[in-house]
Amino acid sequence: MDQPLIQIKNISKKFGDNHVLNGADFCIYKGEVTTVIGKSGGGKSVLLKHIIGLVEPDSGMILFQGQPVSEMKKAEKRAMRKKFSYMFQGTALFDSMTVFENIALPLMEKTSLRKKEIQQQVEEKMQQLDLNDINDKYPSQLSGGMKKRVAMARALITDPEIVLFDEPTTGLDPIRKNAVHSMISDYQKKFGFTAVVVSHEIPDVFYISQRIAMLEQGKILFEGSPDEIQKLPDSVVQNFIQGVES
Ligand SMILES: Nc1ncnc2c1ncn2[C@@H]1O[C@H](COP(=O)(O)OP(=O)(O)OP(=O)(O)O)[C@@H](O)[C@H]1O
Repeated sequence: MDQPLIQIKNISKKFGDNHVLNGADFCIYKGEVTTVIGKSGGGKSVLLKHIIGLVEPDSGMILFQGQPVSEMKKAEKRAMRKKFSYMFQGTALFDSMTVFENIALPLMEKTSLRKKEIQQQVEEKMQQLDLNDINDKYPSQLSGGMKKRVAMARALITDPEIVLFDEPTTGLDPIRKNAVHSMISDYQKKFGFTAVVVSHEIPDVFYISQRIAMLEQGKILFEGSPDEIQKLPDSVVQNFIQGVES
């Protein structure tokens, strides 16, 4: 197999006495959708935040294209981060900005595109995500599902190489859930991007993922294909994916 795009090597992280990650190891490959599953509060978001450098590990390391992120120079880190986009769990939209301004923000910050080009790209993305006639609305005026889609439009507006999605479908109705999954899948096919998704949508999310990593007690208990996890003779894994209390 090719060299992983991102390698998480034996990372541990605690907050006070709370040992959230305890030697987590796994790999993300270019062009694949990797989904991280595991119990609520088990550290999936913390793991995602390590990937993008929002949280530093207490021990262990993260390698990007074989290079330890902790050894990168500032400019290298900046260049690496430019390739990433992050869709936060709680959407993290700016309440004081309109929908249009929220989606346009990464283009304003990361590119030198003209106003007209920005307008075109934002409108195109809004159409793709079925977000019509809400340009001038504020996040507080939207339903939860719409906010999610606005956050998704913002995460995808720069056509990033790697997108981290933290529970992109939570709170959506089944039709919207399917639409978000299809969009991740379509984006992968069209643009070949790499996605890391944190999700509780089992088994739906298996259909759009090439790799699954299951986090359990701070470690990656399983890493492999959706097919492999469904056949794995391990009661902890099977109980979890079938929603049985153990
Ligand atoms: N900045 C922080 N400071 C202190 N504790 C934190 C911080 N970030 C996360 N935690 C704790 O780390 C643990 C793991 O949280 P995390 O959000 O990663 O879980 P999760 O697996 O994503 O859960 P869920 O599926 O419910 O979203 C929780 O106990 C949380 O309170």
